[in-house]
Amino acid sequence: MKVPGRDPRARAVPAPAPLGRPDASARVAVVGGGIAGLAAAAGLAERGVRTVLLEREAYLGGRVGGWPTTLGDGTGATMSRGFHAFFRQYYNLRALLRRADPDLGMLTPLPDYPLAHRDGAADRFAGLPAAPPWNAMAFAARSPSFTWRELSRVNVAAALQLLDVDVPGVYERLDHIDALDLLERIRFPRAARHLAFEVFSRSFFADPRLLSAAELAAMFHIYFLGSAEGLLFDVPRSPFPQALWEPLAAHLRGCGAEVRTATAVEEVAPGGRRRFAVRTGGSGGEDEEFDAVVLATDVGGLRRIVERSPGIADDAWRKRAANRPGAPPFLVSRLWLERPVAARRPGFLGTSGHPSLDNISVLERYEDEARAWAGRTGGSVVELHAYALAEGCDERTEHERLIAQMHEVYPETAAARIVDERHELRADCPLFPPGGFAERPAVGTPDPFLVLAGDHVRVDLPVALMERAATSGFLAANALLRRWGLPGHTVWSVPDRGRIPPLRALARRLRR
Ligand SMILES: Cc1cc2nc3c(=O)[nH]c(=O)nc-3n(C[C@H](O)[C@H](O)[C@H](O)COP(=O)(O)OP(=O)(O)OC[C@H]3O[C@@H](n4cnc5c(N)ncnc54)[C@H](O)[C@@H]3O)c2cc1C
Repeated sequence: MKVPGRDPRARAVPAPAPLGRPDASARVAVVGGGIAGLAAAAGLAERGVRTVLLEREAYLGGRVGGWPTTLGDGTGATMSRGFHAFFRQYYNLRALLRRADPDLGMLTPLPDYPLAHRDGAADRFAGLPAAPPWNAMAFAARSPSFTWRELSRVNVAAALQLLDVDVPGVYERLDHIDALDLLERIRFPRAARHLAFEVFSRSFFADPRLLSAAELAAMFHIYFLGSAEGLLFDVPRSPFPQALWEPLAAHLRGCGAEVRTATAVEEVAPGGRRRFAVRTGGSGGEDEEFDAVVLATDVGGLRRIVERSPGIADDAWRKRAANRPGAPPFLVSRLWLERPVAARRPGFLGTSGHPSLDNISVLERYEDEARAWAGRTGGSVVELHAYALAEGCDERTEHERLIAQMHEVYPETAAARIVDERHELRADCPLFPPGGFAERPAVGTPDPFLVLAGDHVRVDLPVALMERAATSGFLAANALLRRWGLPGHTVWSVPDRGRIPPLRALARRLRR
């Protein structure tokens, strides 16, 4: 089988063997039109299953969705939750996007991914070898954050555990401690901790004390120590709807799927003629019957549906599904500035050591819509992200704080009038707290025709974030297709264990 990227050791997981005679007459409701729901719907519709995708919002893509807005100067623009990194090791997400864009022409590489600490220290990922361990060695050798003195203090036995990551084994070993504890045990150089947190932990929208160490170790493996795809990534050339979701929706319709946006599912109950009755809309909502249901919502959406659906699965499962923890709020601020930022500013800059700012992107560096606005007005479109804010924080205070931090990092912006601005303060990402793995629901549920998908769902492969969403969507489709005697879809992941056998063996010996 041809590997999907450049890593010859990427792992293929073939679909399970179909059971019985093929029968594509089933009707399936896929609830949620984010990446997970889109992957599940594609997986089902491509095999001839009658698929109806039900999405609450007026747009597809979920957290990677976008919606139209009109700026104060009359220009139409697309707002979203902003910058997303499409890593090369996102094999299943890329396979999903290839359905509508076979050569992934809508993605464009970002040449670098600098990280700047407030104290002036800076790291870059450009120019590193892609394969481990050379990538890690080259990075440590040139990074100002790793000094020989600090490296000599590292607890080798603990550090080696990062080179022996397998899923779910790493959760059995490390889920009980938090991400900060793990780095303390390793005696990870202090100056370099911000790297671990900025690149990995905060991308989970959580303070490292609230994040499972197993999740952090899995992240090291997926993005750095376990994959030879490299740490650079791509971004869409156009806003998400135009680049990704409208073409994918056309593909789904071409396969016979129905795509209904602005349709919230309220409740799922046992059906009369078919297995499930799915109720949509408000109080005068309609019931429609389906043979199977894929719940591909975010954790809040799942909680609401499960609480109103006492007739599905069983009590223990419903309790677990309704109690999925959510991460703290995050803020995305997009500013249309009258003046351009300095020409040397990169498309994306990770920042650390600031009160709340986590990254800054300059959209006209990579996105056509922003480029057109900046070209016409002579200004810049800048986006600021702040993750893991305090619960109940004041929206206006957070906007102002974020803009003040932009002035500090890119001082030229202080003199630029803000032509227009949009702020999205949300809290719809999952949290993976220490000790939470055992309670994480998997794709399968006690009912074989009710399956789950989403980035919060347990997937026993080294995948995370958007890639976990896509992978779980294909796995949910596979679980149903198999029951109807239909072939499923091969999914891929980065290698499912550490790449260097002698170091893996040593890690195991030292663990005993
Ligand atoms: C600011 C930000 C930056 C990020 N950056 C990155 C990044 O750089 N790289 C990365 O890999 N990941 C990143 N992520 C995470 C990524 O966005 C998610 O992992 C991924 O989009 C999750 O997809 P999903 O399909 O599981 O869930 P969602 O995208 O949340 O989709 C769930 C869908 O279900 C719908 N829904 C909910 N309830 C109902 C209902 N009752 N009826 C019908 N529909 C319903 C919702 O409207 C939503 O569309 C980022 C997230 C954010 C917020």
